Amino acid sequence: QYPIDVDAIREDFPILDRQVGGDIETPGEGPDDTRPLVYLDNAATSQTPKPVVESIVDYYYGYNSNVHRGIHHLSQEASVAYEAAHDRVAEFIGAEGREEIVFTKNTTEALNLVAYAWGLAELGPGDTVVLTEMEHHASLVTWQQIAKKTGASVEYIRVDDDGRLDMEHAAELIDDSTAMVSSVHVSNTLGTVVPVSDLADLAHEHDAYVFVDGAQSVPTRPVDVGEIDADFLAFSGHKMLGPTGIGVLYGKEHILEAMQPYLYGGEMIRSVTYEDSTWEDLPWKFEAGTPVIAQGIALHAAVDYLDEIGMDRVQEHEELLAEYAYDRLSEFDDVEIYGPPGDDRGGLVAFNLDGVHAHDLSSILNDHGVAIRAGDHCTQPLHDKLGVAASTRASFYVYNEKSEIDALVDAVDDARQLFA
Ligand SMILES: Cc1ncc(COP(=O)(O)O)c(CN[C@@H](CS)C(=O)O)c1O
Repeated sequence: QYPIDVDAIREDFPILDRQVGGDIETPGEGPDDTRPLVYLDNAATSQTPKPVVESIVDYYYGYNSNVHRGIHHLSQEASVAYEAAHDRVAEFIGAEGREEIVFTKNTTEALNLVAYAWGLAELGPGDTVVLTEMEHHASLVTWQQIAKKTGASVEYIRVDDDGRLDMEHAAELIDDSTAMVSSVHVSNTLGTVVPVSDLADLAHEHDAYVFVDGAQSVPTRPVDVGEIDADFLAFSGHKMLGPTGIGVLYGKEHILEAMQPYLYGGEMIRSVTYEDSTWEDLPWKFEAGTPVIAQGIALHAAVDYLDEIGMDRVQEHEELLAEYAYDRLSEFDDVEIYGPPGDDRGGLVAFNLDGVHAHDLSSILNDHGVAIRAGDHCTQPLHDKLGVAASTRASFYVYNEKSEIDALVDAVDDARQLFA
């Protein structure tokens, strides 16, 4: 019934066999009221399959070494693997090559890199940065603060009542004063899929750059930076079966070439005198200090794992589960779901149960073994706009199945009875 072999995939994730609910001081040894884990918090972070974990173990057991510095054999092996990871990521998102792929700590750092290395130098009074009302804080706060530092202004494209981006408003806001359009590709709160190619067209009509926040899209659907014509795109390894501690900034080579680094140190230099320094070639110019070596090698393994499944099928599976969850939760007239209809969204559903705070609901779901997120999902302004302090969010990935959504719905129903 699924486009992917969920049972086979689940074999690669031992954590999914966990019992939860016992004493958190002694994981797995709790009292007998533990329950099977139902992990539905994938937009916060995904789980990590055996091949990815094994790639890290292989590295530390077999060829751990610093890169780009040593002449010795291990350093050369590690350098080759680290550079190959850049090549693989470039291929995965349709970039020209490793020169356009900078490894960072996460999506947040990638956005800050461009905001500081480009924004601080290029933005000034009279310039506008156009965002959407559903931006994640990684983008919204970053551009908001860089605008304050430079005298530029920030404007927000409206989200309409059913959670879609108001593209007519986008066309009004994006004009010759616009220097940057920065937008989420798939909202981590509403599940909205933003037409980022259309935003790129609007931005380029006015000689503005477009930055696509791909943190929720690159892991869950095919993304091709050439098709979008993105000038920048960012995403995180931990949301796509990879480890924490690695993110990716994609940037068009000629744009990155023209940018000055904002983090200085080893690795990123070509020559240093007491008077001045020159920079390494791309992408190393933007990777100061000892880089995220093991994480990069593991991201390579995560990309291979996802490509083996096929990103078209990943997207199809996500959308199938999102629509099922949307329809099941819609059975309750006291549940409010945020965002577009179930057949027009990415793989997540944020909702509230009337009269019950999201934290209380998530606590009850946790008692049932169901792991979801409750809060503002780093989109506080969006929650203000929705008129709620917080929401409960279920988010799905390649190892989830309908029975887990049924467990979520049963737990929500129990909460309804409890608070009735
Ligand atoms: C659309 C979007 N944009 C940026 C980020 C930040 O990713 P980092 O790896 O934390 O830097 C995230 C991560 N959103 C997680 C943690 S807040 C969520 O629970 O929704 C995101 O979803």
